[in-house]
Amino acid sequence: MATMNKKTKAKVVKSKEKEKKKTTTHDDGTNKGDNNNNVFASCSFSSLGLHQTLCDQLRERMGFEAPTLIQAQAIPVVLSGRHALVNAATGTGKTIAYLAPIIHHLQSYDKRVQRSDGTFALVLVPTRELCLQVHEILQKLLHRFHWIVPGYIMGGESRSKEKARLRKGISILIATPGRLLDHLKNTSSFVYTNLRWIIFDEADRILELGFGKEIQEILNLLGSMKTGHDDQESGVPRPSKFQRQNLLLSATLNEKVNHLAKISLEDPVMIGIDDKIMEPTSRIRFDNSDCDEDNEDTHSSKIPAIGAYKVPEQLIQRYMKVPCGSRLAILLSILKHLFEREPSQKVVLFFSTCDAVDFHYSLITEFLFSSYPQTEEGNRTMFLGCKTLRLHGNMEQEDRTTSFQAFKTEKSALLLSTDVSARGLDFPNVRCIIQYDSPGEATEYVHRVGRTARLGERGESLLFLQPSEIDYLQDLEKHGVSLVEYPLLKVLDSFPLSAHKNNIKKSVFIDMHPWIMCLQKALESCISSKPKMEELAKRAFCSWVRAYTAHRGELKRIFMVKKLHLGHVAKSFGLKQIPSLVGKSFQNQTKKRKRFEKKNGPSNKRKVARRVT
Ligand SMILES: Nc1ncnc2c1ncn2[C@@H]1O[C@H](COP(=O)(O)OP(=O)(O)OP(=O)(O)O)[C@@H](O)[C@H]1O
Repeated sequence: MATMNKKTKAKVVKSKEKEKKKTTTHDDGTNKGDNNNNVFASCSFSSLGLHQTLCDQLRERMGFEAPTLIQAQAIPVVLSGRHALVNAATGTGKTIAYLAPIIHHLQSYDKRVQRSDGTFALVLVPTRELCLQVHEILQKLLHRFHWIVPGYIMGGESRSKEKARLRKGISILIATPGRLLDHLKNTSSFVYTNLRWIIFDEADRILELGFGKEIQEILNLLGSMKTGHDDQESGVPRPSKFQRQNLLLSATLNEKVNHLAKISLEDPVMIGIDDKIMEPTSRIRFDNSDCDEDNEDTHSSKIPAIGAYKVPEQLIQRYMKVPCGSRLAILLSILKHLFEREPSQKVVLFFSTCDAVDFHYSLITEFLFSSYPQTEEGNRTMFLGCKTLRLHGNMEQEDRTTSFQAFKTEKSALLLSTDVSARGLDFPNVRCIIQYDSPGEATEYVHRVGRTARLGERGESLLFLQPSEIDYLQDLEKHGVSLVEYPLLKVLDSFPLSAHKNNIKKSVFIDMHPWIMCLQKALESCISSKPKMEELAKRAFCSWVRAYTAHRGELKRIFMVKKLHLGHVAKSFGLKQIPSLVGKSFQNQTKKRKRFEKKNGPSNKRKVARRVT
């Protein structure tokens, strides 16, 4: 560089700028980044061994010209019949990586598969929305193979209708674990004697949600069944070496999956797993209980240990240090800034509890504002003009599905959600992820931010941290995730404060910033004037504090409830006073926990809190 003349230097700068532009601006209005080389393989689907009709379907109906890198690695392995553990960043196309080879095999049977043959492939997923999503992709893939029947069963749906569908026969079944177990035990017409594939999509999450016991039972029920099926008679060929083929997939495979891998995978192929992070199977069990030292497992297979998680390279990850009492005003300011900067975009906002989603949803959709304090109610305008949706586990199933589908198709919207949206959901063109309540485990951070920057698209994420929580950044760093600070003051300074034009003093303290003070006042008066909203705020406050106390392990040191100033927490819900923590919502939560424990045995707080997300 030292010997570079001025002209050459200018050229380098120009080409660097061009490079930068390539990943940010797009003529067609989409937000695809041009880092295709990091995402797509330089081969075709047919070169991987997939049937031509399926390749045509992938290209013509789904618009997939070439396989992604993980598909190019995984498809030949799945086609070969080997068990596999697949680890790849979020949004890299893992769903097709397992569905396409299954369809390839099923369509090739000499005697066409029939509904009366029952289920050949079972895909287990942690959430209902993911169940619907995988089913939708499957339907598209099967468009030219009408004799292979897709179907799903999941909590919240009518059991009797599901029974009828199972009786008719479903060739590829997508299921949530609880409902699957229910049908395995109680639906005698459910035929699974031909079952050849079991896939655990988001395997680690299925276990984290406390489904370990169910999974064990499911595997027992499926594994101990007698096929009693004569292959020649049925015309259904069986893989010669591997009767069953099981696959585990996630962007964050970690020790929690060890036990599942050990009992369900036979000599698995590791895909996307770095040798450096391999270690012999450890002794962690499904239920997270301590293992008996005497029964130490000596199984020799190797599976991934804790290591760096893969986050999309083009994702811009930021954090913001926010004083507790100003959290709400800052959140709304950031949202306003984002939607004013780019009115047509999609943003997902994560909270730790269902109550927090409900309160913020009600506030965002009703809050009127003017920066002139004396303005009459009628002359105020909506603070945020964007379309707002919500999604969490306490909503009626119908409303959940409506929100989920609406956010998929909307061009511009804000989705308020719990971690129910964190895993696997593929909302097109999400530009920004905001984690208002921190996610806890680093795995959840990775999956939440993974709802943007999918398949090479650009995307950004923003994590809210209170000053006392800043060590969380080190925890993320341990997993190879690093964040840069968001220029908060600069954004706050950009808001016009007409009423205070002449006497604005710039403040370096965020909570003393005139814009924040003015907004906080307006928020508090809006909330106190609407009894329903105030009730939601109180409820959200209580469940937020409870969720905060439920952090586990190392994170307890960072998220310490003792360090919280409850008055400031109340302020962050727009409340002028601290509500009683022993209210109605606490009683409801206790009842819910008791019901859960009665059904599933004693469980720790975090598990229960997280299961209803
Ligand atoms: N070969 C391909 N070409 C173009 N698009 C693809 C291809 N394969 C998958 N996609 C699209 O990429 C997106 C991400 O795929 P998918 O949801 O399967 O990712 P994932 O790796 O399972 O993500 P997550 O870890 O978040 O669950 C989807 O919109 C899917 O339709």
